[in-house]
Amino acid sequence: MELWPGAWTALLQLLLLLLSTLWFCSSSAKYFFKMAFYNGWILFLAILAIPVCAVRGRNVENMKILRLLLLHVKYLYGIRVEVRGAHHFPPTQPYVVVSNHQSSLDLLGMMEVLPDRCVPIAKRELLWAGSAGLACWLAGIIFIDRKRTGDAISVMSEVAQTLLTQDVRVWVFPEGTRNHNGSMLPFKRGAFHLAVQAQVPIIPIVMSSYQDFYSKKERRFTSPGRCQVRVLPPVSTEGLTPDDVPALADSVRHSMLTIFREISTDGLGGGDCLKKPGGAGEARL
Ligand SMILES: CCCCCCCCCCCCCCC(=O)SCCNC(=O)CCNC(=O)[C@H](O)C(C)(C)COP(=O)(O)OP(=O)(O)OC[C@H]1O[C@@H](n2cnc3c(N)ncnc32)[C@H](O)[C@@H]1OP(=O)(O)O
Ligand SMILES: CCCCCCCC/C=C\CCCCCCCC(=O)OC[C@@H](O)COP(=O)(O)O
Repeated sequence: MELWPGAWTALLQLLLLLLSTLWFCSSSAKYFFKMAFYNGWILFLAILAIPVCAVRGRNVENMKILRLLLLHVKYLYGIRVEVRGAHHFPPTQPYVVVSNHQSSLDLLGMMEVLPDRCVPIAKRELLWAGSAGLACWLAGIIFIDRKRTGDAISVMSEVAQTLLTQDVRVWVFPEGTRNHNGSMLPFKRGAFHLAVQAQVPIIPIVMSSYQDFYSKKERRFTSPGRCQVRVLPPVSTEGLTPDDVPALADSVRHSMLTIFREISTDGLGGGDCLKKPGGAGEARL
């Protein structure tokens, strides 16, 4: 059958339109769109935060402003964050929080429980993330250069002093990098040296697996999603020395991994904590 040449162009355009509509509706496209919006929205919120934070200059109190600005983001993504064990946070003293690190989405769980005067320790590269980098700097976030172990360790040692003299708490991701494999990487020991040096307790925090609603590998990000953030009882470091650090790190990781498997709903564990009476809707236990 002979077709008018313009008809071929029209058919091709129709096909392209069909393909792009299919791609747009595909789960990968949704994943990319949602992640791009997530980063873009954070950059935008940081623009709002900067002038407010700048009034105080670089100050850990500014962390409250970032937290307030970020608290709504979970609603945009239909993620229900349930916090358990928040009563384990010591009310006044300094301490070191350690938590698992799955994705940049951890920010949502982190903001849900972030104690007052608590700052994360972050990779130096974050400083260059445009407005977000500047907002992080203004909020007193501590930056380390992971490529220079010596420098990173001396920053951590300074932090041990700051914890005590300026009454701050720090949040460390001891895996040292994001881990998408549905478990936990071996722990680096910086956070534990820090806690032992300052003789302050460690507060382990476990965020349940996101595999139900989010997977970077599969390019999948669906809604609704739910995540449990479990604050574990403090681990004392009183009287411990640097020789005790390896055992301390191993034992904290072991308790965190046990809880991670228990509260994750992706087949790694029962995940039944979210289904127990009082679980759903009960935000803080
Ligand atoms: C509205 C706007 C909103 C804006 C946006 C808001 C954003 C919020 C920000 C959230 C930021 C979150 C960012 C998260 C990250 O960036 S995670 C990546 C960075 N963090 C870490 O890496 C922390 C964990 N890493 C460590 O603790 C490491 O140990 C480190 C100190 C960094 C050193 O690492 P590395 O170079 O890989 O060396 P090792 O770990 O192998 O250590 C070498 C040996 O040194 C010993 N060690 C470590 N620390 C100490 C210390 N303080 N004192 C003495 N010795 C130390 C360590 O034990 C090793 O020796 P052994 O092998 O044990 O003998
Ligand atoms: C002008 C420059 C513009 C740059 C724009 C960069 C886009 C970034 C946009 C928003 C920043 C969002 C901040 C989210 C913070 C999440 C923290 C995070 O998850 O850091 C990763 C780090 O734990 C480990 O890194 P790696 O897994 O080792 O990698």
